[in-house]
Amino acid sequence: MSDAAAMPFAQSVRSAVPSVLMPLRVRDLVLRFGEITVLDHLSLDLGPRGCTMIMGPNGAGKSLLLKLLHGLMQPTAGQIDWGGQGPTDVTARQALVFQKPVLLRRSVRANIEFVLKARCKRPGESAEFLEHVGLSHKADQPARLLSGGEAQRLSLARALATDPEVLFLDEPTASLDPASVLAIERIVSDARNRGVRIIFVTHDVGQARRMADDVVFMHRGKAAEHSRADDFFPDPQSSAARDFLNGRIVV
Ligand SMILES: Nc1ncnc2c1ncn2[C@@H]1O[C@H](COP(=O)(O)OP(=O)(O)OP(=O)(O)O)[C@@H](O)[C@H]1O
Repeated sequence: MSDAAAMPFAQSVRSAVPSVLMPLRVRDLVLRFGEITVLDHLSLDLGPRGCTMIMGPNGAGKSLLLKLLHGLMQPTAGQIDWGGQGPTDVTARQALVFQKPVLLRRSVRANIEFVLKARCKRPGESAEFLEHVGLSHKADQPARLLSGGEAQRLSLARALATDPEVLFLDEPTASLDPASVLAIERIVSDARNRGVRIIFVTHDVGQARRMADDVVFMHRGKAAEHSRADDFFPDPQSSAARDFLNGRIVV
């Protein structure tokens, strides 16, 4: 990893003005696949700022919740209200980073330029995004030759190049080494501090403690608990969250 990772942006990609998408209000969200209910009357309110960490055991419905919030899937029932905005506007103002980086088979620089062009921005701005994530020295290399950590930093830079008001992250550091994890966290924290609303799924309790302003703990398709990080970690209210934090298997 280069020390240049997460250099502060000269350009203000987002100012600290709250997004028009916030607050988020979710009511009685249900998602079924045939007879199987995976999200079960989930309700949630998220305020205008900060980093919300979504935690919970395997299969709790975390990834599906992100996809529904981002408009990639439709719920079986229930409401998702992003500040009263229409669905097209909502998805365009958001970006999603997956655990496995999704990159174009082009150069590192071209991956950023493609996004900038789609957003009618100057391709020359790609240099700033690459510097921000510590990849200036790899700009002309094919993206497919990047290491896992580098590819995820490029994936994050692509997401930031869309100038999102809300950034979803679905276990973006699950397969990265500790230095790469911290590099990603610094980039995400910087975005948060510039006013991007972060919604971040992780299994990593240490990461959640470092990053969270608030925590949503999901269990069996519901938001079992939603609290400020300062309250959640020392004193989780649900037995499932207590077991999870203590490393016990939660079913
Ligand atoms: N297309 C589908 N048909 C049936 N069940 C599905 C489908 N997609 C997902 N599921 C189920 O929905 C449940 C929730 O999936 P989801 O990927 O949201 O879990 P998760 O909380 O992100 O889990 P993990 O921590 O393991 O990534 C899982 O039990 C999964 O098997």
